[in-house]
Amino acid sequence: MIRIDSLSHRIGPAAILSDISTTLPAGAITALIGPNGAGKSTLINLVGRLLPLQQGSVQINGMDIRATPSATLAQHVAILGQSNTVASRLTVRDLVAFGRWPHTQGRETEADRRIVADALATVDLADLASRFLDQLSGGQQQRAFLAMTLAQDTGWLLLDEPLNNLDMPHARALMRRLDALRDSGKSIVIVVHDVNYAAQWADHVVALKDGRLFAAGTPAEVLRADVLGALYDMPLEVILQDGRPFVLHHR
Ligand SMILES: Nc1ncnc2c1ncn2[C@@H]1O[C@H](COP(=O)(O)OP(=O)(O)OP(=O)(O)O)[C@@H](O)[C@H]1O
Repeated sequence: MIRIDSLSHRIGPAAILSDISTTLPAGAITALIGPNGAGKSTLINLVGRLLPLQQGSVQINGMDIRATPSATLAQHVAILGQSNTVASRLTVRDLVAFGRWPHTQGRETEADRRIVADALATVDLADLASRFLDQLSGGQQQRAFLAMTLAQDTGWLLLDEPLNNLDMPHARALMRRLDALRDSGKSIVIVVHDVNYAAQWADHVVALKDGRLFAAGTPAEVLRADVLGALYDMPLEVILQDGRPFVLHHR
């Protein structure tokens, strides 16, 4: 479980997150939703230690992230941030192999090479493994960074908008893969803008608005017309499809 307690974050005079307390269940897919600027990336970056904690605490599997060495945490948590800078003269395979670093410290075994090959195959990039990153399309780059995160083979995966730039088949393939990883015991937190991905795949939904916790619960509890209407300040309709909410919001 990830336990977030009284978490607040400021940038200069601006309150970015205010007093967030919630838990993210282990062995589940949690969708983090909310409008642009709500604080989703800031929250996931604080939990994944891409940003230093200012106020409040975060525990991952009982480990206080302030008190746990980075090398230890890196074996438990992998994070895919939103803005990944592309080092142009790096091949796709080299990037993905970096994901093994916390385990190998540079001494790659056959098992590591298999995990890297598996991650590349998962994101459908095996054929482009020798390409340089700057020779890829936006969606292919996104998939390469995803593969690096998957190759870390951690219990927790924190993914900030992994569906960005992905076409429908690759988006569905990724969600199916995350579903299978969840079934194998992994814990996944995913920032999504299309709430229907949350409706279809998430076990737990956390909604942020204006830097505050707005709602948290099962998809049936959070993905309701009244809750989502107030979250996004727009009218929308929610129907049930195969027992799951489906949100109609395009017009
Ligand atoms: N480096 C920064 N300096 C100043 N303000 C920032 C900085 N980074 C983020 N913010 C502000 O913090 C708030 C939360 O941003 P954050 O990226 O966490 O939101 P988000 O919910 O992930 O948004 P989006 O859906 O647009 O990606 C926004 O108002 C943003 O403008």
